[in-house]
Amino acid sequence: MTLDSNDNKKIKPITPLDEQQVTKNSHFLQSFGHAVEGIGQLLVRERNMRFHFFASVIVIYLGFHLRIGRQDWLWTAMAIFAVVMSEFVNTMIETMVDLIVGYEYHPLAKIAKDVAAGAVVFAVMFAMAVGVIVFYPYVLPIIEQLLNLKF
Ligand SMILES: Nc1ncnc2c1ncn2[C@@H]1O[C@H](COP(=O)(O)OP(=O)(O)OP(=O)(O)O)[C@@H](O)[C@H]1O
Repeated sequence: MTLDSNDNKKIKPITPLDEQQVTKNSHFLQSFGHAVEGIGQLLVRERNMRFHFFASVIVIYLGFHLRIGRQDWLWTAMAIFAVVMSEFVNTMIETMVDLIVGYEYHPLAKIAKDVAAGAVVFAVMFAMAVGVIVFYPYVLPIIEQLLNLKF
């Protein structure tokens, strides 16, 4: 079965059609280039990933602005990593399922996609919990100052 972007509109390859390589990469730079292309696919195809990207930029900016500690940076980095990795896995599963079943409904395709999406929700919940635990001690004094109240 050949993959034609006109046949399956869910899958939008960004590689030009005249560069349809199916052989092994011959050197490191070629492998790296395709890996970067994969990251590009994630950002181009997944609206949620773009949202996570901008949320991560804001969190990193806040981290620098509030001068959070070394341990806090580690937890923040782990939270961002968990969300981004879950989006990679989600996109891989979605793409493989679309490649195999296309627009056919299949209960196993639904389970695969829903479980993959569940992994993203799980990672986002972890990131939100980390965000509250890490930023709470830095943000609370600012809120207290703004409200001029002591809790
Ligand atoms: N071939 C299929 N068979 C059965 N159910 C499917 C199939 N394709 C998609 N679904 C159902 O439709 C939902 C949306 O599928 P779609 O491929 O559009 O994911 P998506 O909107 O890109 O998901 P996400 O928001 O996680 O990126 C899936 O979560 C699944 O429940």
